[in-house]
Amino acid sequence: MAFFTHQIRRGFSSSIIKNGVIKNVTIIGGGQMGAGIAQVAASTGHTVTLVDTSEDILKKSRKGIEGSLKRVVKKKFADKPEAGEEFIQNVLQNVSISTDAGASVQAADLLLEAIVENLKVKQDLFGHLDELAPANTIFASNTSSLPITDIAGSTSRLDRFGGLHFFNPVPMMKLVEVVGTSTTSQETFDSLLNFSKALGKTPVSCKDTPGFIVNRLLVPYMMEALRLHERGHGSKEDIDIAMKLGAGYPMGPFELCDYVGLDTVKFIIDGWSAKDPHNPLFASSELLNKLVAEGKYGKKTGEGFYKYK
Ligand SMILES: CC(=O)CC(=O)SCCNC(=O)CCNC(=O)[C@H](O)C(C)(C)COP(=O)(O)OP(=O)(O)OC[C@H]1O[C@@H](n2cnc3c(N)ncnc32)[C@H](O)[C@@H]1OP(=O)(O)O
Ligand SMILES: NC(=O)C1=CN([C@@H]2O[C@H](COP(=O)(O)OP(=O)(O)OC[C@H]3O[C@@H](n4cnc5c(N)ncnc54)[C@H](O)[C@@H]3O)[C@@H](O)[C@H]2O)C=CC1
Repeated sequence: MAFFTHQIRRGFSSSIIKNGVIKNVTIIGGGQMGAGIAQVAASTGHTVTLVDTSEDILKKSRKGIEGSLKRVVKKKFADKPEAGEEFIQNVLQNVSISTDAGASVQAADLLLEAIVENLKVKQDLFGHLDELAPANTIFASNTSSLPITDIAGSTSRLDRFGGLHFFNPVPMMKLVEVVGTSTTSQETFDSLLNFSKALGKTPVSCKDTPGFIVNRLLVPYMMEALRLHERGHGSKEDIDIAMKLGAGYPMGPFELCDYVGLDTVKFIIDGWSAKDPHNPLFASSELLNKLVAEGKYGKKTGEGFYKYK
C-alpha cells in the first residue's frame, strides 16, 4: 500500500474553509518541525500536504514521520499491535507530499510555513504564495523569533495571517503559541486557536513580540550557558548535568541547542542582536558561530556540541 501519494487533491478549485474550521493543511518545509506538525495534524484527522524543495528531503520527512508514529503507537496501542499498525496506515494516508507549493496550496484552509529561520526567505515564499492561494486560505508561520508582522507584510492578507509556534519534538510537546498581530482578525485568531486544540495541544495567546513567550526566556538562557562555558566556568557536560539534576530540565542547554539546531539558534540570536545590539542577553557565542560555519548543526546533521550516530 502506498504510504504517501504525490498527487495533489486537484478536485478542489479553492479552499472551502467552513465556519473557520481548518481541515486541509498545507505545510511548507518538511524538516523536523514541518514533519512533526504534519504527523500530529494527520493523526488528528486533518488532510495534510507536506511541501519541500526535493523528493529526497520529503522521503526523509516520511521516514521521520513513520519512525515517530511507531514510537507513539508502541505506547498508545501497547497490547493491540494490529490496531497500532492500522492507526499508522490511516495517519500516513492523510499525508501527501509535493515539491510544488503553488499547486499544493489550492485546497488549503491553512498554509503553515516551517522553513529556514530567515525573514527574506519567508517573505519571498509568502509573497509568492499569496498570489496563488485562494483568498480565504489562512496563512501562518511557525517562526521561532521573527516578527509575524514583518513576514505578513509580504502578503495582501494581513487579516488572515498569524503565528502558530510549535515546539520540538512536536508529537511530545503540548504547547502551541498562537500569535496575533495588530491586523490579524479575531476570526483568524480563533481558527488558529481552535486548530491547535483540535491537534490535542494547549494553546497560549501571544503578542507579536520577539520570541513570543517561550523563546524570549529560553534562548537567552541557552546562550548564557554557552557563554558561561566560553568563560571557562564549566564544561558543557557538567552544565548539562547541572541543569538536568539541579533544575529538573529534561535536557541540558547544550543538548537542547543540538536538538533545536545550531543553525536555528544562530539565526535567532543574530536576528535579535542586529535589532538590539547592546542587549547583553543577545550577545553571540564564538563557539556557536564556529560550529555553524563547520556545518555542525546538531542532531540533524549528526554533530553539534555532541556527536550523534
Ligand atoms: C526553538 C523553538 O522555536 C522552540 C522549541 O522547540 S525549544 C525546544 C523545546 N523542547 C524541549 O525543551 C525538549 C526538551 N526535552 C524533552 O522534553 C525530552 O527530552 C524529550 C521529550 C525530547 C525526550 O524525552 P526523554 O525522556 O529524554 O527521551 P526518551 O525516553 O527517548 O523519550 C521519552 C518518550 O518520548 C517519546 N518521544 C520522544 N521523541 C519523540 C518523537 N519525536 N516522536 C514520538 N515520540 C517521541 C519516546 O518514544 C518516549 O516514549 P515512552 O516514554 O513511551 O518510552
Ligand atoms: N528546531 C526547532 O526546535 C524549532 C524550530 N522552529 C522554527 O521552524 C522553522 C523550521 O525549523 P526546523 O524544522 O527546525 O528546520 P529544518 O532545517 O529541520 O527544516 C527546514 C526545512 O525547510 C525546507 N525549506 C527551506 N526553504 C524552503 C522553501 N522555500 N520551500 C520549501 N521548503 C523549504 C528545507 O529544505 C528543510 O527541509 C524555523 O522557522 C524555526 O525557527 C520553531 C519551533 C522549534
